Amino acid sequence: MLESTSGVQILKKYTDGIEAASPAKALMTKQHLDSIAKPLNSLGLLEDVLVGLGAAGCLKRSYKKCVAVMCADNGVVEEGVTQTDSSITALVAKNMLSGISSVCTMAKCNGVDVFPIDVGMLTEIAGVRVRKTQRGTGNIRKGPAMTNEQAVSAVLAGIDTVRELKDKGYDMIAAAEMGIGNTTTTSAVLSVMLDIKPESVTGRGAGLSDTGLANKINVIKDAISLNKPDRNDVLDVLAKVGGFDIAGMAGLFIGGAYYKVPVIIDGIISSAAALAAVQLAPLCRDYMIASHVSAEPAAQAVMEKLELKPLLNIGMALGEGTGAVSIMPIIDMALAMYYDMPTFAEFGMQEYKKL
Ligand SMILES: O=C(O)c1ccc[n+]([C@@H]2O[C@H](COP(=O)([O-])O)[C@@H](O)[C@H]2O)c1
Ligand SMILES: Cc1cc2nc[nH]c2cc1C
Repeated sequence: MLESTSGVQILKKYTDGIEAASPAKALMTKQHLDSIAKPLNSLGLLEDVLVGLGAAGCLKRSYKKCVAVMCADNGVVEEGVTQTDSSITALVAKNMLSGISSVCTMAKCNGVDVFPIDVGMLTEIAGVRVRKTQRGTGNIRKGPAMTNEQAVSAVLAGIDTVRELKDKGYDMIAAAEMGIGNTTTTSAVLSVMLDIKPESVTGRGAGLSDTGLANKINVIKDAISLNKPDRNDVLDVLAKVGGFDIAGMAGLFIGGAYYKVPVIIDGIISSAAALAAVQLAPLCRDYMIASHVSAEPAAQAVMEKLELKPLLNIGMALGEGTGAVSIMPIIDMALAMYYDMPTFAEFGMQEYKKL
């Protein structure tokens, strides 16, 4: 008798199917960088990005780029942890369709497309792709955000989003989110995964007063002591104190690695999702590009744990993919140098002596 395939089994197919980056291809990319007529190592972290793309087998002259925005609502909003309410999630998702949200105005400057995806919004917006099992999560101060099956389902939704976008010709994706309340769930997830106390990983999100911040920290402490997430089981952490937005983005990173599409990490919520993805599938780190250090307090610690060096540190903390979009033109310029510049050999000159 055929047994139905569980979500976990399907997820395993993807996590097991990721190809490791190639050290030989990394070396070839670095050798080309060293052969072009510029000072050695002079592109700094951009050389790491190019070498990483080369190692992953994803390096090309230009990319068709987009932002996948995982939109979801978070039940913890009822604890007064944000300045606004869940209606803003729907409003911004709607503004993404008409091209007037923050990330859309930035993306337009660079010819980048933006796709909002409803992985758990309270309200459906006509025109926004729906991929959810539930409207909004539970309030993590009162119980789990979702079931384990729902967490897996949101991760799978993210993976399949990459397949859809790849079918449309996109070959570089920013992993982004929109979800009022998600800096609370993110801080809870990071407190558990990094084993750092809530007060050290919690910030003001979309703008909280000192009193608001103190309440947010208490809510996170309560949520962790009530739900008791197991830090060695990332799906347990996501289900108990996470959100559909974080789980959906974790799927984007795994899908990117599986389908060989580089995925750019955005702000703190996206970074937490990247960390969750790496715990589920360590090799997916090879397909990630870190854009910036969010102004939220845990940002640097997550990057250190991921062993990634973000290109920008300019105090951004907006989300929606704005930080990820900010590095796209910088990557384009580095690619132009890599592919268009003459080599020393083309001038009839010797390469570096490696003194
Ligand atoms: O990406 C970040 O680093 C970031 C930092 C602070 C806030 N945000 C955005 O603000 C929203 C969450 O803020 P909050 O205060 O409602 O938890 C959510 O929609 C995020 O996109 C994003
Ligand atoms: C207005 C607004 C826009 C956002 N974009 C991402 N998070 C956001 C939070 C708020 C409050």
